[in-house]
Amino acid sequence: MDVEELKKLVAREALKFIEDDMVIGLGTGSTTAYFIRYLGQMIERGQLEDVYGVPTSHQARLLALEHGIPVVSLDEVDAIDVAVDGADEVDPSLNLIKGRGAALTMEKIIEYRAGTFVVLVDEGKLVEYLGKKMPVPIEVIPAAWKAIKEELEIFNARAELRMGIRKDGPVVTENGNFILDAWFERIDDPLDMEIELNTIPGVVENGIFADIADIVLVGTRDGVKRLER
Ligand SMILES: O=C(CO)[C@H](O)[C@H](O)COP(=O)(O)O
Repeated sequence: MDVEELKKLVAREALKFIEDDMVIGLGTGSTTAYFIRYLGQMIERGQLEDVYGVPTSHQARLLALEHGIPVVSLDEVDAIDVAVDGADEVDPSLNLIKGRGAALTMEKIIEYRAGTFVVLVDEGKLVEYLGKKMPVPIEVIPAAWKAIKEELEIFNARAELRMGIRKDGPVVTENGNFILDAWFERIDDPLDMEIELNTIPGVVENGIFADIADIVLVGTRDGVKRLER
């Protein structure tokens, strides 16, 4: 089974968490894209009713509309029942690094508030400690990017301004900000680091999601493994 098949496997498994009358946080990325597609198919077949999606990005919103999922914004709902999203790294305590898609701020806003946050990954994303393979994306106010990049050296992190592909210059987030990708040696205390990074003036949000995931569905060659906090 290749990685795409593993993504489809966990995306199908995540449907088991969805029931009629639910408000669902719709994550960003290629794995969640499969989930959104399958969710739309269930609605089309009449297997789910009165389900609404709260998108975490333009990508999620466009996909939801394409697949017939009614979309609402966060300020139109009283609660989010379940949120489903991918991740870039997952440690043994189910702390995450997210934000390869530069949508980390809205993802965290929505997923923090979800009754149940379900994370979809393939087994290659399980790591012994955060920072092992991936940088921590940090959304910053554009005027502050260089000062913050220098301040990150205090945390022994080497940061790069994320540049656009098929766009000249830096990536600009949906909130009009820049992304610094910060490479750490290793992150031993994710919750502490998440809080610390957000105290730097000019940081809008960072991609460490400590103590937020409730369930991680891991796609493996032997099927879906379910991890719970
Ligand atoms: O955090 C994200 C976007 O901001 C994604 O959920 C994360 O990067 C995983 O993406 P994919 O499922 O494509 O591997």
